[in-house]
Amino acid sequence: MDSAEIQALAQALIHQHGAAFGAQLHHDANSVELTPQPVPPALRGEPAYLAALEACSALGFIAVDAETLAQAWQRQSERSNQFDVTHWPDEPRDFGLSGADPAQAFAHCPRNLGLYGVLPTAEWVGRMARAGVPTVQLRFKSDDKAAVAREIKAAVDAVKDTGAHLFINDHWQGALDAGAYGIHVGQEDLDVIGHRDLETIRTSGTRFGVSTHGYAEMVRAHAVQPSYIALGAVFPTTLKKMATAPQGLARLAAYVRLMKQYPLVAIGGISEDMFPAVRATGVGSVAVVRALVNAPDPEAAAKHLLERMQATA
Ligand SMILES: Cc1ncc(COP(=O)(O)OP(=O)(O)O)c(N)n1
Ligand SMILES: Cc1ncsc1CCOP(=O)(O)O
Ligand SMILES: [Mg+2]
Repeated sequence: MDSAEIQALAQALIHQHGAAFGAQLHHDANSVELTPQPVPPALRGEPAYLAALEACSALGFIAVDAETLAQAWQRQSERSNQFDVTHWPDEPRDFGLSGADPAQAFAHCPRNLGLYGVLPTAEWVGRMARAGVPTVQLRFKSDDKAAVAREIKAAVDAVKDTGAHLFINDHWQGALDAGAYGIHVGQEDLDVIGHRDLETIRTSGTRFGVSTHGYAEMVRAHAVQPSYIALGAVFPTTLKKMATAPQGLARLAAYVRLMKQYPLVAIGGISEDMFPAVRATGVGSVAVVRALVNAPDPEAAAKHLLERMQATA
């Protein structure tokens, strides 16, 4: 196949999926526009791979994600003996996601973690757990080790008798020491937690959630077989400086189709009015910060968000 034919395939793919992935305007505060990205250097020469690398870059996927997707388009084409531009890859085996040893997986957590409050202090954790939020996270940012240990212990105590599952962000050793239900880490944390420490967490039975921001990170997260995978940021958020652009609903839906073997959590800029659209992707949990913490009446906000979760179950 010559380069004009590969270009034609790329154009067909862009034409087919551009409306979904190109520019998505959902809501004033939730507009997600994806900027075309430079095409990364090709690592192989097959037409399906080359066309997909070009098309996925044009559709706004950053280099590592365009590469991961192009490899998946190539595997899908080999498997089905055709380049079906209509079928966006969503088979785990096409992303190298099959064949992991279940004995090496982190402890299971509920498939639907439901409304997930990501909260700055133990006091907030207790408050939202008592308001009926089923999954809560202590996201306490401090370098003061003693203060962190105190806050974690207070959060563990605060959820006792509430039935809420408590994850601790970042401070995995403190979480183990305090007997927390689970730990949440980001990709940067995965860079620094060594194999031996991951084994310590895994064998402790503590649940382990991992943040991801696209295809390449999902593949990486799968390598450790976490208890759940968080997908974000779905919409723009002012709470955290993100290295990557908001993903939008079309990508979220595609991620959910691919990663459905895991409990999944959507996070980032999700306001109450976006719950139905986010839940329509099939994601089992919606994580929020400002929708609870900045609400004039946080208990009432929790009640409304819980009702939204129920209504879309
Ligand atoms: C449920 C959930 N998803 C993602 C994050 C973000 O975690 P991380 O990437 O570690 O960033 P910080 O929260 O530490 O700034 C989260 N906390 N919770
Ligand atoms: C911690 C975090 N990680 C990805 S987005 C985000 C912040 C989400 O906050 P909000 O729900 O207020 O946008
Ligand atoms: Mg973190």
